[in-house]
Amino acid sequence: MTSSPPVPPQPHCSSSSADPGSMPVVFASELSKAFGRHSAAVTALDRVTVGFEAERFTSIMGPSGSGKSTLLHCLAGLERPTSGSVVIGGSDLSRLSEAQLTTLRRDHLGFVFQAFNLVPTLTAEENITLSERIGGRRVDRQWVAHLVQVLDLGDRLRHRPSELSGGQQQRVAIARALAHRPTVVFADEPTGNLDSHTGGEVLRFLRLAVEQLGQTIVMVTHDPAAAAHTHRVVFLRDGRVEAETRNPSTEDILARLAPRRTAT
Ligand SMILES: Nc1ncnc2c1ncn2[C@@H]1O[C@H](COP(=O)(O)OP(=O)(O)OP(=O)(O)O)[C@@H](O)[C@H]1O
Repeated sequence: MTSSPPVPPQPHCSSSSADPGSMPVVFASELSKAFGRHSAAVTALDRVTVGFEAERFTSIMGPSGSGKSTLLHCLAGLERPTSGSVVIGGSDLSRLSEAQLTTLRRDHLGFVFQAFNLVPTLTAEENITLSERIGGRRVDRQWVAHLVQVLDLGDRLRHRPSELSGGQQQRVAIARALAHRPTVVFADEPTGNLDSHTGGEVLRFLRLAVEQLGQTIVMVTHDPAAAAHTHRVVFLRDGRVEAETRNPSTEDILARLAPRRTAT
């Protein structure tokens, strides 16, 4: 039988980050994912081995179709890999039942999507605490107040999503993702619907969540300027990890992407 859902380490308020190279909190080993069968089979991931360190902001980049979303979905237990394993906070996802995976996602993971996915009829504050209230869990008011302060949402809590700017809506979505102190937040193109100024603001808040709140974030992005806000960039190509770089500038990332562009 499968083991019980994990109790991964909780992030904490901290001004310092874990050293690079510390034990990964999310680890994928020899991860492969194929869609379809026989002649129609597509290999989206091909034996990917990669770790994501605690209290770090990591981005995943690569050309369209390189496997970024598939990797994020497998890491987050939204998709089952064809082979290989994902371990989060010491728990091997392949050993969890669907019900246990759902519990793990609810209790230990946070998600930020391009489309914000806020409930339009609820206020910002109600959206932030929604999953606690649905799950019958206690809302940690002190922690939520801290999030609201860091994300600069104090004067927007009574507003509904339609009364907020795109950047404010995404900050509400970030606060919601962080409200239960997840082990890791997975972000899929979180600035894809925002103009570059607002997107930059959201990325600074994500970075603050890592630097000041001790959060671990893994983000898929197409945008070199967005990836430049992260501590580390993992480059995928054809379903494999091709390279990675730490503390890159936008220019570093563009330089890495440039030869691939001319090669295609
Ligand atoms: N449900 C699916 N069924 C069949 N093929 C799929 C499915 N999902 C993804 N693929 C294929 O797997 C490969 C990787 O797709 P994936 O969406 O992970 O790439 P990506 O790097 O996120 O692309 P993009 O940047 O365009 O979003 C692609 O060839 C894609 O067509």
